[in-house]
Amino acid sequence: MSLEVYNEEQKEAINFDGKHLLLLAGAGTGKTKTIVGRAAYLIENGTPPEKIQILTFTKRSASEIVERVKAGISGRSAQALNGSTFHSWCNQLITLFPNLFGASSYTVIDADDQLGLMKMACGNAKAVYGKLRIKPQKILDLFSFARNTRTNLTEAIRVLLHKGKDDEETNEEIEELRPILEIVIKEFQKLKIQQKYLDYDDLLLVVGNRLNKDENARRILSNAYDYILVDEMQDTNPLQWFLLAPFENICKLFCVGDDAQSIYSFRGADFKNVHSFTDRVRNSEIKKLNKNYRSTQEILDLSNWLLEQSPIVYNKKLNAHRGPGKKPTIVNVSNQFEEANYIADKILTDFGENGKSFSDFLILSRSQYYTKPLQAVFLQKKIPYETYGGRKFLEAAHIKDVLAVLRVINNPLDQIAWMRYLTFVHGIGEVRASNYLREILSVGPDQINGEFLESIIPGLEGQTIKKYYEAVSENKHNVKAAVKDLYKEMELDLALKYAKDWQEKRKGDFPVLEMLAEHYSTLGEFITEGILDNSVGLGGNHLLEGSKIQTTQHQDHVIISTVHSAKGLEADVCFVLNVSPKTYPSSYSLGNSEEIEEERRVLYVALTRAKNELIITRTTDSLNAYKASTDSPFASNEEESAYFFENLPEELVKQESPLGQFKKPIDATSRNEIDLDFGFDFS
Ligand SMILES: Nc1ncnc2c1ncn2[C@@H]1O[C@H](COP(=O)(O)OP(=O)(O)OP(=O)(O)O)[C@@H](O)[C@H]1O
Repeated sequence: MSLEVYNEEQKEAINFDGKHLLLLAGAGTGKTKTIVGRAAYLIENGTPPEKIQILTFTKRSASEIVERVKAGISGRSAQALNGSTFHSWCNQLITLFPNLFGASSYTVIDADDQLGLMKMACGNAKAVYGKLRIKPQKILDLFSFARNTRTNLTEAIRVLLHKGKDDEETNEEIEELRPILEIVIKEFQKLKIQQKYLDYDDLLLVVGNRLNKDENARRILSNAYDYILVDEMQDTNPLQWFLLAPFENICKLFCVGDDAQSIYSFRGADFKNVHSFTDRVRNSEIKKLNKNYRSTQEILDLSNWLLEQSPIVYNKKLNAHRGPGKKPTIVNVSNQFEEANYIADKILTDFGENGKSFSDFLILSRSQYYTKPLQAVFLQKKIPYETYGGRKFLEAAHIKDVLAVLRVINNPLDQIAWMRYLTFVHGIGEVRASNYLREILSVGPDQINGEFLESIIPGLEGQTIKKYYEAVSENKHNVKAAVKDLYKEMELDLALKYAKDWQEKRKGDFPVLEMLAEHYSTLGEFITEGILDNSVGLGGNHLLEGSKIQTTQHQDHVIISTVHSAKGLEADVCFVLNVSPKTYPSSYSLGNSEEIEEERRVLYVALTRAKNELIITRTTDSLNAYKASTDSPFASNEEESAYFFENLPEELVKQESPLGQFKKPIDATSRNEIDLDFGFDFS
């Protein structure tokens, strides 16, 4: 029996015996806990664990759920339970069913590679692309937005480039742009297919298309799955709905979500979708959870107040099962170093005197970039930490150099990887590399080997290319050995290329790469799984977002996370950084009420992570500037001066500043005439 304790509503959801269920509930009400309970219940009642698929937004939360289920079930009976992100799941399906999806020999490419390929496509379509004033990255954004929202190109252009405007002038501009974009995007798609690449969206589409169109495919999968459990349903976008839709007839869906925590509209998610669940999914029901078990009432009062200020009605008022506690604190700081020192000192005091662990602290920020000064202070004061969100481990330049060699051996048509591999070698520039590439691609993949490469590339360069190639090709079936031998060959050149920060920053990544490689049996799996879901822990320690390996020596560490990567996290003490004007809401969103409301939900997610202490920082400079601008007779319209904490009732929070209690001194109630005299006697 499971170790977890559930309330009646949770038990009802866990034991649900209808077909499909949506559990719609507020922050901290136990949605994730209920998924854990549901999976354990199903396994204990005879569902084979491999027939249950858990889908989450990050690999980290997938592993956490799976580990919790395993911990609650005795023996090894839950070992085969699988939890993954949508992308990684689709990738697994493609690998598990090579015939069904026909895509097993493809290489998955990341955002950088996509951009490289789009640039090539723009180059190939020069005749028309030359007329455009639109960057390749923007074209990728349009393409991806249209696919994820499943709208047409016209609408994608309208939303992304014209803020949704629908008038004659806009329509004319769109009509001019659309056919040119069509040519460029088709060229991009052609290049992808030629070189056997799949981008992230393709993974979902390949699986979704097949399952929606092909009854036999649905039959095959219905033998593989009995239940799909989906976390964070409010953030699924139309492409993910498209993927899930056929599962209505394949197995049973159990979805949990909270409309007030929807923060992914830039990926096409629309929280209103969860409201139409019962219309979209036949034989489905909705259940709710009401009690918040995470936070004390004061933390929820502030969170509730924030949502109540929204024009959107969420019908949410969280009540703390745990009762009252400490009031949230707003700390007004004069700059980021003062903020960082305040946080570090508080952590060290609590750690030393109050018996807390480092893992009791969670620090939330809009961006990882903002936390750099904080990280510097943590390093100086020796506070162990890890970061969530930000650039992925396998996307760092020095790692991509090494992966490029693995990639061409895995897929000899991978031109992006060939170019990176060839130009990595000192003395080979883009032009020479593309000439060699033409020769390489003119022979059959079977003829490509170290000898061949040396024969077409003269001199020392050819020898180096051969050495790299053979380090991997000789270890094709042992990924760890391939990485190890290849790194041995490349080490000197890598150190030279990245001389500036090789010792301090980059060198230490390679033992991690080797350890990571150990978990994969084929090059293809390693490359793809790796780029889909890994993340880097800064501060000298690297971690992979999943629980596959953790290389940090400190199991006990503070987490510094972006709010977007903090879904599902919780901690005893939570710092929410820089809740200042122009940051909440971000100045980019001003003027667009939908974006402002999404920003509000971002802050709501951040506030509701705290269990006992919620500490919010903001800068006095930004407050003063904001006050000056709103007091000014030239103040623009109300929306532009929006700041979420503008009318915050005083009783909801306590305010302080690191230099002492922040409290305005009390002034006389009426203004006196100035009393100024000479200050001396003229005699
Ligand atoms: N019945 C319960 N008894 C005791 N504690 C509970 C119960 N249900 C949930 N909790 C605790 O409440 C906290 C929040 O639970 P959980 O993370 O599952 O909520 P959630 O709805 O997924 O939250 P969010 O959407 O905000 O991430 C956890 O610490 C969990 O252990």
